[in-house]
Amino acid sequence: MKPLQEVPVTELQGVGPALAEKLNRLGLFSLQDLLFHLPLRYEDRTQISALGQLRVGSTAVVEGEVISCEVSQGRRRSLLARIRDGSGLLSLRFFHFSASMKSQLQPGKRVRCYGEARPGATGLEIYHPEFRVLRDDQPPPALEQLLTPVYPVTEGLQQKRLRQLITAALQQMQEQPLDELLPQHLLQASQFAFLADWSLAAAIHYLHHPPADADLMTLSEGLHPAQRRLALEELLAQQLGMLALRQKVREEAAHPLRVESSTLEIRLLEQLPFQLTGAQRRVVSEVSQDLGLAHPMLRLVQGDVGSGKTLVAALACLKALASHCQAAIMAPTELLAEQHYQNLKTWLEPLGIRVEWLTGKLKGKLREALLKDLASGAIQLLVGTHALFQEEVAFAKLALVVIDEQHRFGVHQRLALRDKGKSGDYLPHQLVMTATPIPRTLAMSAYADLDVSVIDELPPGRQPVKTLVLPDSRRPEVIARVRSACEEGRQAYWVCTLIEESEVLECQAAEVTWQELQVALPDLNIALVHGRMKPAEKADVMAAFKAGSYQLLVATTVIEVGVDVPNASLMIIDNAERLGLAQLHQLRGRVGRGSTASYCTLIYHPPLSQQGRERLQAMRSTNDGFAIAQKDLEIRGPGELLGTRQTGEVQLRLASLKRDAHLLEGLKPLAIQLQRESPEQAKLLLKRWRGNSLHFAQV
Ligand SMILES: Nc1ncnc2c1ncn2[C@@H]1O[C@H](COP(=O)(O)OP(=O)(O)OP(=O)(O)O)[C@@H](O)[C@H]1O
Repeated sequence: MKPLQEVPVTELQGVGPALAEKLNRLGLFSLQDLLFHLPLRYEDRTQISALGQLRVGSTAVVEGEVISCEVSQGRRRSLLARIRDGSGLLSLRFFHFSASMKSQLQPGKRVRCYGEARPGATGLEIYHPEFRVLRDDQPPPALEQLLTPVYPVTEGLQQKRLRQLITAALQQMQEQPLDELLPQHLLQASQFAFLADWSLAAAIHYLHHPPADADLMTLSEGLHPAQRRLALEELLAQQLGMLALRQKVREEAAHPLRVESSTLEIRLLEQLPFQLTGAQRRVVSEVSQDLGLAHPMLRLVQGDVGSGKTLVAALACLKALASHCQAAIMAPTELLAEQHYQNLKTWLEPLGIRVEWLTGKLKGKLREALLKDLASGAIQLLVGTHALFQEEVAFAKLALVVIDEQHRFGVHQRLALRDKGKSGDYLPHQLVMTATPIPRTLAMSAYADLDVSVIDELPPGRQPVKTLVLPDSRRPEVIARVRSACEEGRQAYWVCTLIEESEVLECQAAEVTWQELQVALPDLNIALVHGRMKPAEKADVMAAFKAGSYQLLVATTVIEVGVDVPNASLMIIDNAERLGLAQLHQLRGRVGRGSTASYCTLIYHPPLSQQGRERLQAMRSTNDGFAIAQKDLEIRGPGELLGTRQTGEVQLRLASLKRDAHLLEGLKPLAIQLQRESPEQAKLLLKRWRGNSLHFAQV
């Protein structure tokens, strides 16, 4: 007998090519796929509720006698039938109806209906209930014995048909059980012992056919042990995928670099006006250990805004350079690439290192010369955007790629980037720096292929940014505040945020604000920077602002990530309610980078949505990027938080990174143990869950 994952849906009775095509659209190809296609929710059609017991929001089967049925000419024409049982009354309302419905629902008839009760003009009403008229000469139809599952379907595929097919697949499962790939003793010994009573088959069976007394609330929240048992297995499979990927990485070769501090590093540290923080030192040492190994490093450095990630990256690059190899730093925008370039040049050129910037504006002979020097190894460190990885860019001996992420890359994109840097048999080491921290549990899943280092300490003397939230009506006070801060010699940002997702409008808004502020603050030098300016123009404005030629910079969100002007200590964010938490936190991170007290004023336009209010409240209550990321996860969920590029990868079939976060903690050791004890089973488990979903690394 073929295993269920190899039995196509067409082997079920009545499934021809047309139905199979609809099933395929849902990702259902085999009987096993049908078994793993779990209900979205359940309906309780197992008992009849008394009308008098219905409450707003209750979804129930009811029975009653029709006492009236007429077309109601309210704001919208509808057919309104009133029914009663011994305990109360209920109205059934149909906005779409036919003459035959009116004749079916004649007064005196008994009907059985199913639907959700809601408040209406006549008291409790059900809009468009499913109903059937009961006949006096026949016994009433039987009620359901089990809760009724409601599945994700596609056009042309009825719930009822899908239920039949899944029931047929469940019958097959009785004869031919799915392999239990998670050994009982491992589960028992893990922190998931509470799920050990549930076999995979039992969990699947229960979720398709839950008994009438099952706890609907727990099921609808996805917290039933049967659901958790499956979520556990899916997340475990994901971890196994990541382990396999790491294993593969270990088999690849990288340039092993000298671990001990080189004179280059010592000289750089000596020339800095400050000492490394303890956290920076720890992370540098974690990175150094990795770089000394003969297989490529894959490490993520998470640090809050302003925690000094660039310096850590620079020290890592020096490790490559000291071993006579090259390094590259990739920034998300030209603006940031330029900033990194300037910083690195200042730090490294005095050490005799050649740092170059591969920018879009470099054309013709100059570009050719740069590429030639890169290929010969004369350029040791190259900074740029993803343009660094164009075909014609060849390094002599690239040992380290630092990726400063803005939008998060997925596993495959990271690996593709790394593969592009391959020289001979060697792959470069990869250091990923995230500009926005993500919660630990999420990092454990989304970044499970990377080792993670955290810079959890800010340089000494930093003062937390004080955040104020004000309605737009108090704009004049905000402008006065900008004036006094600038008169005291400090600098300020005024950020205009996205208007209806249009960059053009956003830039226009920034221009209008710039003009207004020039009128309101005639004594100040006010600059403007926005996304539609040429990169070179933007860079010039930023450089002039950094040098202190301007006191106020009106900007769009282009300045979100990485801009570093320590003398700027006041930030105004206009229409702050439009931005997500991560973005607000990034923006706010542009101030509070020096030792003077810094302020951030969030201007909002009432009325605020519930989410908007929560976000602004979170901003006011904490400066801690990790706490904000956690809050963001709660408000928006993991897909949004990770950004669109990665959502596909973290789209799990039934586990939820938010709801099942607590399961993640103990998963890695369980995955390692399973891999060690039963590699064959681990492989099968991975294969089972990989299915058609995208989120597993293809190993
Ligand atoms: N140990 C330190 N002590 C004092 N200042 C430091 C230290 N490390 C870095 N800095 C300075 O702190 C500022 C912020 O550093 P950097 O730009 O590297 O932060 P970051 O972590 O990249 O932040 P962001 O994500 O906000 O860009 C820079 O001006 C840098 O020179």
